[in-house]
Amino acid sequence: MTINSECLSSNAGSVTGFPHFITGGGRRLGLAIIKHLVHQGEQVIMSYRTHSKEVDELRSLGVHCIKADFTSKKQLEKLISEIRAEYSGLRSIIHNASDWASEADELDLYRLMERMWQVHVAAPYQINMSLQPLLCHAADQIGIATDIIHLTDFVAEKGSDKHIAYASSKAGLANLSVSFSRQLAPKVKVNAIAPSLLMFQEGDNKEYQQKALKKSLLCLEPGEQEGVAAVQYLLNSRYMTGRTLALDGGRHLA
Ligand SMILES: NC(=O)C1=CN([C@@H]2O[C@H](COP(=O)(O)OP(=O)(O)OC[C@H]3O[C@@H](n4cnc5c(N)ncnc54)[C@H](OP(=O)(O)O)[C@@H]3O)[C@@H](O)[C@H]2O)C=CC1
Ligand SMILES: Nc1nc2c(c(=O)[nH]1)N=C([C@H](O)[C@@H](O)CO)CN2
Repeated sequence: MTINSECLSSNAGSVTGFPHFITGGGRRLGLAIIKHLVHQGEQVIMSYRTHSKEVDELRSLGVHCIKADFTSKKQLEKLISEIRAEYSGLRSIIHNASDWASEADELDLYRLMERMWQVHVAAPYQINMSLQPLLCHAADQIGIATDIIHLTDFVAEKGSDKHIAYASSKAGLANLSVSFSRQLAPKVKVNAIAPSLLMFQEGDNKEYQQKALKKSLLCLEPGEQEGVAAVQYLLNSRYMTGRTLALDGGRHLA
């Protein structure tokens, strides 16, 4: 790796001239991370599955928005080709896209498991394998390690009786973090963020909310900014790789 001593002393989260790429950025946490990065003066590429007014708003802020449903191999390959054709380097890849499906809502369990592993494991794997030269190139140019961040889940470690396929695929994603951290060091840091409750879904009733809040020691719905702060921490860090930041209010002790 080419080391530039001037860059080494600077803040790794500052503007580098290379864009961040975040998946599933059209709403909630993904959207909040993008807005935060844009506010910092960073360039951002994002993927979205469903078009919305938020996507138009991001475009008007200069964000490069690309439509891709990760259950489609063709759409995933098109997304990757477009990024490779237009950019020489990437400051980070943030794997946020996720489908929180439950066995209770699916008749075809084979297809459920396949979808969970496609969205949470196969797509991030293809993206990391295909775009790693861009992360390495940016690291060489700016003299600091670039980043891959995987949004996993508390249940990747503990399991979930209502989201069995989802939890297993988030465990697969957590495992990608450790393999890619080995493969890509020292040019690329690879870490995971494992939240438990960050935000309720619209329509979650009071009874469900109270039950979910009681699962952690801190009994909080912390909101999307807790996730944004964790992403910024990892981008700033020069010494953390192959690790998981647990954002769970002490749920492991409750
Ligand atoms: N919210 C929470 O409390 C928790 C969140 N997490 C994790 O944090 C991350 C962000 O959470 P949150 O903001 O709530 O996530 P959401 O479920 O609200 O949004 C996820 C995004 O992923 C996109 N997505 C879903 N399926 C696909 C697909 N097949 N192809 C491409 N994109 C897809 C969605 O697109 P569309 O707009 O089309 O639906 C959406 O933009 C996720 O990885 C989640 O698993 C973990 C634990 C708790
Ligand atoms: N992709 C998503 N994953 C998860 C969500 C979500 O809304 N989208 N929500 C949760 C819950 O907050 C849960 O932890 C408590 O209700 C988990 N994963």
